[in-house]
Amino acid sequence: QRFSPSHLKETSDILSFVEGSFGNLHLLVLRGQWTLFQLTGRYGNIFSVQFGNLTFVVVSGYQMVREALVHQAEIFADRPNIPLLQEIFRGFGLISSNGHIWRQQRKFALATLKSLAVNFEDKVQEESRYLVETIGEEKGQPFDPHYKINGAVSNIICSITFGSRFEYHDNRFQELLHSLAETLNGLLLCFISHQLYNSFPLIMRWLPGPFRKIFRHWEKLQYFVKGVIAKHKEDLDQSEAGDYINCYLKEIEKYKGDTSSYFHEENLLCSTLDLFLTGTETTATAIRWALLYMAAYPHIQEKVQQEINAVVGQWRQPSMADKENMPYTSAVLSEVLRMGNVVPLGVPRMATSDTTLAGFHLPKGTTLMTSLTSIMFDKNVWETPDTFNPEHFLENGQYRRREAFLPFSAGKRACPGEQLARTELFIFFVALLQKFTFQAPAEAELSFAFTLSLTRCPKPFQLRAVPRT
Ligand code: HEM
Repeated sequence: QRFSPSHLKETSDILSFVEGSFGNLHLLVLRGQWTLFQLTGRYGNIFSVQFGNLTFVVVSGYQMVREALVHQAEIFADRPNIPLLQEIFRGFGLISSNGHIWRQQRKFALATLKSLAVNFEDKVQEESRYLVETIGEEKGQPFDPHYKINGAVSNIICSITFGSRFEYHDNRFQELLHSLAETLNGLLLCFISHQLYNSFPLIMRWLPGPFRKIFRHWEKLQYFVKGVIAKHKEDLDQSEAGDYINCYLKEIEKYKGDTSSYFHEENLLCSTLDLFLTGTETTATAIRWALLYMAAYPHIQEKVQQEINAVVGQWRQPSMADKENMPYTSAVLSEVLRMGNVVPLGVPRMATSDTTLAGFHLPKGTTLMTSLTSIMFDKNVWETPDTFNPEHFLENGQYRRREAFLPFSAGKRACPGEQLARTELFIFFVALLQKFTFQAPAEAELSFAFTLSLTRCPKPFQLRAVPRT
């Protein structure tokens, strides 16, 4: 059976999906994602959206997403082939490469992150001391935690990839963070806009093309990382592993002269930038959601602090070993990932061959979006899907694993940074709540309003970090 999306074309839903889109491409992406989620309720767990020549299939619900990503793991292992992204990444790196290049880079990334993982905890603990110190400087007055949190999280990727960190107020660092955020935001736009180019070349030529910005930011990021790589090459000490770039340079040496190897500097540059791109905004956004929820639900924050008092105390540095004795805090963090829904549509995949999903024929090359949103808010799974409720992850006072909880996606391209992200979330969160109580500024009402791109971020907000002693 060939799946036809024609029924959608006639609905007012699709009109609202495209409404306003010609004038502002952002609207299509930002509003579109939410509309897709709403469409699931009406059209079921698999439907396609067609807009001019742009067609993509959206799968929803735990079973259907699992069927695609786990049971048909090989078939949906690729990313869509997007000319605009090709111009940027040139098919290299981790996140948008395919085939042999991707397999080799991913295997190396997983093995290297694992070998460096022994130091993750130390690095996060060290960074959490800087974070606590800089937040303490706010002296309980209202401030926007965005730039300090993003700085701390990005410093972890800096330490892992090139072995050093930045001061939060360093202008070069802030520029780097800005370029990272802009590039990540532009990615989803790229996934969609290249097809719009094919469909509406005349209209597209008239548009200012916000995605063009990402070329500029990408240039800046490349320039920065190239400088770091050059410095590493000068100092490369063959006997010491050290950081990701050093490990990679040694791999290049190892495969020198092997024409089938893709370990070269282009791939090193792109893989490093991919770790920055994927590792900063996602984790930092989750931590910002966590602080916002704590300020909004003081009784939950108080219970977390009671657990911290009982297990870690007020002075000892928290460690990952504490986690198993802290089921309530672990449940709160899982609930933050569920409600925060940081990567709502996953990252697009592409069918590497013809296949069938729920009886529908999907030809080779079909772009697939996996609605992680539909899983996080599935009313058949979660007792109170729309309410922040840590009890979702608790049973008789113990942490309860939930099968239908996939914030890091699943299958061949599932997030390789999960362990690092979980370490950061736990240690930063516990270190902050050990020292501060987060509150809304006087007279201000906290809002869960968000902006959507590849990630789902809370709109800028202010909090007070009131010292606990
Ligand atoms: C709360 C934090 C994070 C969340 C929610 C998250 C979520 C995700 C999701 C949903 C995907 C898409 C997987 C797919 O295609 O099915 C992904 C991919 C990826 N993530 Fe994460 N991530 C987080 C943190 C990190 C960190 C810290 C790193 C870096 C160490 C990282 C590195 C990557 C990479 C490289 C990919 C692309 C993998 C590939 O294409 O093979 N992520 N992540």
